[in-house]
Amino acid sequence: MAATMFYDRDVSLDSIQDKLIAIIGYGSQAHAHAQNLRDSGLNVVVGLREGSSSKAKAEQAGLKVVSIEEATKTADVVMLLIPDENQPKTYAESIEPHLTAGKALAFGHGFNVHFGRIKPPADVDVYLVAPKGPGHMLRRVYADGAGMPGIFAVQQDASGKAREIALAYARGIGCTRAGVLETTFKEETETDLFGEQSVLCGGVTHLIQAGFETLVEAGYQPEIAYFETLHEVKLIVDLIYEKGFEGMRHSISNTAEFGDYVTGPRIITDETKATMKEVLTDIQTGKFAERFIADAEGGFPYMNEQRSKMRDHKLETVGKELRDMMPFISKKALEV
Ligand SMILES: NC(=O)C1=CN([C@@H]2O[C@H](COP(=O)(O)OP(=O)(O)OC[C@H]3O[C@@H](n4cnc5c(N)ncnc54)[C@H](OP(=O)(O)O)[C@@H]3O)[C@@H](O)[C@H]2O)C=CC1
Ligand SMILES: CC[C@](O)(C(C)=O)C(=O)O
Ligand SMILES: [Mg+2]
Ligand SMILES: [Mg+2]
Repeated sequence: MAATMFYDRDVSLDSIQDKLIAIIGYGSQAHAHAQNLRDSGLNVVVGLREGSSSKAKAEQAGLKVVSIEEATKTADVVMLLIPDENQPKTYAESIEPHLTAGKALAFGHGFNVHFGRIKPPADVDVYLVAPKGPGHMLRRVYADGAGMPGIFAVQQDASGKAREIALAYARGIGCTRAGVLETTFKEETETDLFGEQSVLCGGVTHLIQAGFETLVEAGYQPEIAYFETLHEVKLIVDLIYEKGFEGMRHSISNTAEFGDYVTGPRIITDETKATMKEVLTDIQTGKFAERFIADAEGGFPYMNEQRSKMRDHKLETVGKELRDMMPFISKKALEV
């Protein structure tokens, strides 16, 4: 049976129309949630820590900024949108003491609830609304009059209205313009981690990097390698996004399509898929979460090493030069 998809026509904003929504944080997701909700006619306050570097940006966008404690005390819905690794401490110190019965605690990702790192009291609603895309794009598509698909889940329904509130929230940030599906915290957490590691972020970047390095190491010009293995990815993916594999394959040459069928399975092999299954197991058992939290607690030694290695990679240095020569790209990037 096909899943039930919720669109604008199926969802009313009534259940949160007169409520105050606190957005905790003002980063990638939070700035988009705060501005989209506000532009959907809802009451929003932004909760930030003392001395937050995000305060000026939120105020410039016309949003009211208060402390996280104050935001939790005054709001009916508290959406926690700071980095996953920092959430448990902020929750324990600044949110939990003020999270009185009848309020709703919301998340953009189920990580901390699913892995038992945040245990909300039984008398509050707990839900998640996870847009299926980066926060900066969530704001961009909303401002363009479009929407980004999202998924929602209710973990605790203390008020008897948690589902209605979660769906209204999803509408407020523009997700019901594109379609919203119901899920569980477990399914959202595991599929999101799997998707970002294997395909969207880890898979795509390492595929591009390997292709770029192969060409450059064979003596081809880095600029040509960049256009071929990175810049053109967006143009091909745009076609897949709009028309599926068949639509994309209609636009490319027969030569390319034949090479796609012949070479694709040599690159993404049965072994790759077997590894994907291992990756999924590590996510399901909590092994990945443990590794992530351990690195975070040690000040991210592994993550920082990877970041600095990539910063000086030819792919990044040549890419910056080329993008700077394409103002239509850099202009859009500045808005982000
Ligand atoms: N990035 C994305 O597009 C997506 C993220 N999500 C989920 O959304 C949530 C937020 O992620 P994301 O938007 O990437 O987060 P960001 O890294 O962009 O969050 C940065 C914000 O969090 C604040 N912050 C950081 N640490 C703390 C802290 N210890 N105490 C208080 N405030 C803090 C920062 O404030 P300051 O200026 O004070 O440092 C800043 O406002 C996560 O659960 C993530 O999994 C879900 C879907 C997509
Ligand atoms: C793909 C990465 C993501 O899951 C997202 C933008 O959806 C994230 O955690 O940032
Ligand atoms: Mg994610
Ligand atoms: Mg995601």
